[in-house]
Amino acid sequence: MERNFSVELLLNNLPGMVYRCKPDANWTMEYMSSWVKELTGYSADDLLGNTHRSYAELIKPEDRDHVAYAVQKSIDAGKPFQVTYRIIDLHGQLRWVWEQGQAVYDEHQKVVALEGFIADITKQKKSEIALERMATLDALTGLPNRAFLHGHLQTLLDGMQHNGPVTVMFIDLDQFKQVNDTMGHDAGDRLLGLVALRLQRVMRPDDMVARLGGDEFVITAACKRGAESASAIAQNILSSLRQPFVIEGREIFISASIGICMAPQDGKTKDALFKNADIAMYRAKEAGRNRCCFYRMEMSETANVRRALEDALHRALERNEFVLHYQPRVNLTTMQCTGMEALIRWNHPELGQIPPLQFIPIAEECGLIDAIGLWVLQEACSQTQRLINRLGIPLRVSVNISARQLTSVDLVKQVQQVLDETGLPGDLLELELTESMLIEDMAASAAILSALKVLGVKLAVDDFGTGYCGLAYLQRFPLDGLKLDRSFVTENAKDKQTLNVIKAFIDLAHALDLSVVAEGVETHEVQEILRNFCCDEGQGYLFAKPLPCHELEGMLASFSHITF
Ligand SMILES: Nc1nc2c(ncn2[C@@H]2O[C@@H]3COP(=O)(O)O[C@H]4[C@@H](O)[C@H](n5cnc6c(=O)[nH]c(N)nc65)O[C@@H]4COP(=O)(O)O[C@H]3[C@H]2O)c(=O)[nH]1
Repeated sequence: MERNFSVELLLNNLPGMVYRCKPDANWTMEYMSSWVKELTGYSADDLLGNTHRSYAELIKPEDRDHVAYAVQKSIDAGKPFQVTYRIIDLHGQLRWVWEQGQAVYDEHQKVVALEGFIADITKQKKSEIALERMATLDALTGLPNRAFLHGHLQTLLDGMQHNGPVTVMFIDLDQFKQVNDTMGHDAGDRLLGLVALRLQRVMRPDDMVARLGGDEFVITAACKRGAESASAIAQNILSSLRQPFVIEGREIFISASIGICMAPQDGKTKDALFKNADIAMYRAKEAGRNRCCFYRMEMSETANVRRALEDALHRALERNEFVLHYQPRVNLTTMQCTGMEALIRWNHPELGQIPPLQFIPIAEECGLIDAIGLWVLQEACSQTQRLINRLGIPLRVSVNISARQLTSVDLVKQVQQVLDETGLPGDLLELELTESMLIEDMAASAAILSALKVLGVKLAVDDFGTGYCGLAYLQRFPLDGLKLDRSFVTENAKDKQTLNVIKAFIDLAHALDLSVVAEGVETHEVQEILRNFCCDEGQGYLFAKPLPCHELEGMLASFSHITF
């Protein structure tokens, strides 16, 4: 009696609960030390024999299978078990517990009971989780990082049967590089922090907003109503990001491209979902940015082709696969060749010649356009200077500049260096810029164009008439000319209204002291119309298609006065 009493005292003073229960489905308790109150909030009387509740009911439903499995495995192996799981106490609080137990056998090796010890490890577990969280947080934005996101998405996928479809969204900011380049990296970091806050505000607490790195964010959400809910979330994100951000007293406008992928239909694994959401995001970019795009299976095929082109593009420069063709420009009054436009061609070893409109956008997106653009500048200027030397006449070469090149602070330096190295006078180089790139950041474009003008370089707006066409921007930039887009000239020149528009454009340009080159002149009839409208120059198949440099040289040399 004396001995039993001291054992009981000892058990009740242990920092945890000692128990003995039946090996039934509810683990019906037969004995619980008094620590049960501390651990669960219930008294032993509430739980013994399942009077009010069974202990098993306190275990968090998601953890029950895992506990049952550990117990069964230990019985099968005849060894003690140790298991960590969560219970919900009398007050609804979640507690982490650690349990060690073992089966008790009768003389026939039948399990008659389970005995063990359960300790509350909530404090240790919380600090462990906090530490884990610190290792899985993105230091810049405080959002979960890639590692955390992977674990979280796996949990969502595991619970998909109960909780419904899961959505993964890839969000890429459209003008982030520009902010970094023009305002510096600190401002870029601040912007990412503010974007993170806005994304969190749009989402519900159960959804996850994570940052992958750079300007890429990922959202995971359980979307009970499938694509409909996902689309509503994406629209909310787009409109929240459309509001200006204020950094260093400046209002910054950005937008985002969002790729959406739904599990299970678009992929059942993390990797497949990430890949497909990324593919859809690229599609949103290609479709004009500032929008969302749902993944469709056909996109993977296109993405594979694109990836193969991107890989080949990385090697194309060093393998000398690019070449420039030149299309002559003709003075429509004297009919003399004044110069030519340099147009890049890519001779892919297996796919043959790939048109610029197919690979320039890829080069822009993967950052290769700077290197390719520099090569075009060098090649065009040195070949033109060589032609001038051989033919003894001045020729002006036009080079297309891509939107990304215009945002690079290196552009002016590069142009100066190329002119110095090749000896081409600045006024014999014309840079062609598009309307859309000029108006994207008017102040920055104006500064770069002014610096280029100091080098004597001519500046022209390409594809004029296809986009914004505001008088304000024409006056704001130090431009020399406009290139009338060939869609006006080639297809519609017979339509009376289009003719009026062409005439109006030419008159407008002349009023602003800008010269006009009409692209896409294919017939004598159009040539005559343009001459009557006092268009300065023409370019098109009527005079010549874009030609390799030696063919252009042969053609120009065969005309005594180089007249067309
Ligand atoms: N139907 C018709 N077409 C005509 C006629 N005359 C010329 N073309 C075509 O019109 C395009 C004129 O070039 P773009 O508007 O600057 O448009 C260029 C330019 O935006 C871009 N591109 C070409 N080379 C470069 C480059 O070196 N750098 C950059 N950034 N873009 C380039 O690719 C675009 C397409 O170039 P291409 O395929 O060479 O196509 C060229 C040319 O071959 C004609 O009479 N009728």
